[in-house]
Amino acid sequence: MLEIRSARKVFYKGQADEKVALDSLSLKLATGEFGVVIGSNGAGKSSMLNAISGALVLDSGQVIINGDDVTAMPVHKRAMRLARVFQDPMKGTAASMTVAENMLLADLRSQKRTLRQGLNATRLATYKERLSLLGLGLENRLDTRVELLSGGQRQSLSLIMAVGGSPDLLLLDEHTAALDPRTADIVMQATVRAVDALKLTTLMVTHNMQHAVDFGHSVIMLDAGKLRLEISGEEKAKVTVVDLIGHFSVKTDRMLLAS
Ligand SMILES: Nc1ncnc2c1ncn2[C@@H]1O[C@H](COP(=O)(O)OP(=O)(O)OP(=O)(O)O)[C@@H](O)[C@H]1O
Repeated sequence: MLEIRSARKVFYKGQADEKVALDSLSLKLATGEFGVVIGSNGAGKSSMLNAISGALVLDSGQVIINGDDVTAMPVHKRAMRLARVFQDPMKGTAASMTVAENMLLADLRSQKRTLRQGLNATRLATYKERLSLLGLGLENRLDTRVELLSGGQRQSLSLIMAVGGSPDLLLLDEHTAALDPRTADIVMQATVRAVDALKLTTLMVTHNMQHAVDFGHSVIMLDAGKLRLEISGEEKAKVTVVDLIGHFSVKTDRMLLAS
């Protein structure tokens, strides 16, 4: 469960270029819910994710994860409870290491250093099982160096590595934005398979309105640091790309082409 209560963040307060990034933003995400966050440039989406991860210190307001107020918790402590996948498929994995070695690295990150062990048979079997959740055949490529994988396979590997420690919350920060449309769709399918299988509470930021329509349980739209719209249930099942675009106060060229 995630709850954001009246989060406020102002950059350059009192100066001519003052920017209100989060303006009394409140939202709730139930355990197991997959929320898709949309909004125009500067709406506050990244600021919200940064406030959740602790990278951004709020001026006021609270972040509650599974009932615990983590607002004052330092980033490294919060990191044990959160998984985050970023836009750049090259950044979440180590290129010159194999798929299995990358999985081991992620494993060790979420455990005590004293538990350090090599790639034993038990671990390899677990990695195969986890990788098979993605539906991309990566479980048969454990010995392949990651630099030989496609961008989509690599981003999907980042995702499965990020969620290995059973996080309370998965944050997807435009994780398909740097991929071509077909690859982005493949990564989204892999994402949904992993999120469903592991029952992860997930918040995904995207500029792709088709993905906002096709995936997730709810659509959360931010505008000027505020919650502008929340759609879930039957309403979410019926919503179209044109409906969503209609709620944007500023429309980009890409949106106008899609509508
Ligand atoms: N580190 C910062 N310093 C100054 N202003 C910032 C900083 N981070 C964000 N802002 C400002 O806060 C507002 C919200 O920005 P934010 O990056 O959260 O929006 P966003 O919805 O993620 O936009 P985009 O879709 O372009 O990534 C913007 O006006 C932005 O210029």
